[in-house]
Amino acid sequence: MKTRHATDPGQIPGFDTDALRARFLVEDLFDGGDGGGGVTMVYSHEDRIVVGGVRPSGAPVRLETAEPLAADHFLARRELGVVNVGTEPGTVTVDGADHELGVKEVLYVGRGSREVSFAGSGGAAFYLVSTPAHATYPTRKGTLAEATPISLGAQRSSNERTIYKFIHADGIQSCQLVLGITELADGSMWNTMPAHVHGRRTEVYLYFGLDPDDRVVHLMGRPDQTRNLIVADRQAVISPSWSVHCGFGTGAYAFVWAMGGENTDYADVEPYPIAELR
Ligand SMILES: O=C[C@H](O)[C@@H](O)CC(=O)C(=O)O
Ligand SMILES: [Zn+2]
Repeated sequence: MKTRHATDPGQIPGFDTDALRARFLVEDLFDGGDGGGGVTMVYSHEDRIVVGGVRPSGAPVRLETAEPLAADHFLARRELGVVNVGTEPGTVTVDGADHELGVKEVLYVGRGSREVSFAGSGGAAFYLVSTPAHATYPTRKGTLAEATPISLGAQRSSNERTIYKFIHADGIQSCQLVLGITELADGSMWNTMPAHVHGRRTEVYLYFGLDPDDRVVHLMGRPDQTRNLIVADRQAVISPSWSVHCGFGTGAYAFVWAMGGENTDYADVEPYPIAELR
């Protein structure tokens, strides 16, 4: 498990491209794993969000605890969201119960679950997001059909998209994790317009479904001083509470958005129209 420390917005003007990418872009979640085929994890001190990736094939891969958690199992004081961002279904086993996760399906795993493992025949890719938890909510699967889709944007502004909320105040219950998937309509390229900041939460975007030669140009930074990150398929961007987040793809894509922090109110955002961005 690698550690990313929290950052101050005042540091941004001093960061060159590599420094910016090293702090806010997570490039290698699905590149194999720490122990060869294990779960790759990054612990961010921004709201103590842990993100991970695993592509199981063959023997099931266990979710192991790690030194920064100082806990005898990973979920001793944490909750977890799992999303299959792969191309085939896979299975997540929680304390002996199997949960089959199709593509773009989500499993919420409650605090205190002791044994979590991931299985698949190569096409499943499980994206993990975990936040600290003070109480136990039931482990529950969510499908796209149950995720109350919201349609936003317009073709004319190239941001027609559907937001599927899975883990949120009126959906799958959690302590602080809020998680969903956004799909762009064919030909629509902009996500999250107008861009926004939410001072009470950190957010992580995991872009997926992008062709190998395509990229998302992701905007971050303070609204009056934005920077960009060029993001490839299955890479994640950490947005601290002070950072805008939105992006434009050179080809079709979807993304998982996940937040942790002060509240689980999806609507608690401060919008910044593009004319106010610098
Ligand atoms: O705080 C909310 C998140 O940034 C996303 O849900 C926004 C998003 O998916 C979109 O508008 O395209
Ligand atoms: Zn947001």
